[in-house]
Amino acid sequence: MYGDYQIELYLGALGGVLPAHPFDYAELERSALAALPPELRTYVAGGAGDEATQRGNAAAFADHGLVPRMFRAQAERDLSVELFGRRLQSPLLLAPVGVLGICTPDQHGDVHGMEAAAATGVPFIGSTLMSDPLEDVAAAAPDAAKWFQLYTPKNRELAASLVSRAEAAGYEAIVITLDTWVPGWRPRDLASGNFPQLRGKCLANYTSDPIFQEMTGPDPDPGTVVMTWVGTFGNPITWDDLPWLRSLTTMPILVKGVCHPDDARRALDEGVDGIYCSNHGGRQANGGGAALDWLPGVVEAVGDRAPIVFDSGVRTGADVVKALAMGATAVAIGRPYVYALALGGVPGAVHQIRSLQAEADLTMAVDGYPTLADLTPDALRRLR
Ligand SMILES: Cc1cc2nc3c(=O)[nH]c(=O)nc-3n(C[C@H](O)[C@H](O)[C@H](O)COP(=O)(O)O)c2cc1C
Ligand SMILES: O=C(O)C(=O)c1ccccc1
Repeated sequence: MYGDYQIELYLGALGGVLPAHPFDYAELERSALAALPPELRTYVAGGAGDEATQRGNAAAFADHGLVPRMFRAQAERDLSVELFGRRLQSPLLLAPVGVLGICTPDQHGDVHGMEAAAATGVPFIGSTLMSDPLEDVAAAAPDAAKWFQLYTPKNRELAASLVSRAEAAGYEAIVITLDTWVPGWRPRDLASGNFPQLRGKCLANYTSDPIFQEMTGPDPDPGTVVMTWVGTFGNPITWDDLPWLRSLTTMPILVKGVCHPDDARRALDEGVDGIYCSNHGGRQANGGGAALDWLPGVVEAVGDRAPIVFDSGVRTGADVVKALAMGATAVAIGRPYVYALALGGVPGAVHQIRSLQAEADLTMAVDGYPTLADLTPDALRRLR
């Protein structure tokens, strides 16, 4: 039971051991940013434009309130969910984060993210932009649930190679991110000249790839690697590309960045297996609504046809519960686990994930929604 983490923490304190990692998100962010090297601070914390959409993502959760129900106490809760043939013990995932690899001092952050995922039973979604090859990251936790996020390169052979490598390495689903074929306008990064990939960071999945190696030629200098990456990264995907993307694999495909009901419906009509509703944590386009505001429309369009993963702005266990009540099948977190890993290593990330699981579990318990099936839109009231 996830709520048992609470007892563990109190008992630890009785034994004289106070928790080593923060509970409060603002404190976590502040401490993690201080711990990160300056060139990563703006990149991880920042977003598009004046970041109104990014702030709105987190603020939107306060617009909805969970209505407590009584006489429904249940000592055993069930937060498990079946996703693409695997039963997960909680409806939480780690979102793909392209600079995770360089967020730990040893520059193996993707491996450590995978380790934290394995320790908590939460699937790890590995980004295309890793600091270690996807095979090495997978090998850190062979039994852990893992998905691979594809930034579809312009070179179709390279795309096919990345997908088949992911499948061979044990990744179980492909998340195709659609909202990043062009980088968003990010004033904080622009002002500090930060774009880690342009400095050759987190390109290990490219440099380890035989097709990319053909593109660069043998023993490329760092400039050639970066310019070859720039040449193939930004692929303006349209609906015309979806049949080809579908043909790349029999693994489940989710499309990430979908916020409009029509896009969700058409993607399912054209053979994708899951919808990932997200606005990239407000990093790509400013001036939009909060991702949470788009979730109900996507849920209505998708119905029972496919699972829906949601991210952008989830900061607390109560946020997780609200997104589930709105109809998300599972919820992913981005910055919260990145900060926790940067600040406290694998134990810090494990604490962060267990805290979210415990808070979600206890919120469901206290409010009388003991299983995910009990969490329907009826559990929520719009407050403003
Ligand atoms: C530093 C950073 C790097 C990211 N890199 C990727 C990426 O490589 N691929 C991707 O699909 N999404 C990427 N995202 C977006 C996340 O997958 C996710 O949508 C977002 O972080 C969710 O919002 P949250 O940070 O508010 O939880 C990145 C997010 C951050 C913060
Ligand atoms: O930083 C990001 O969110 C991201 O995923 C990305 C990666 C490469 C180019 C632009 C954005």
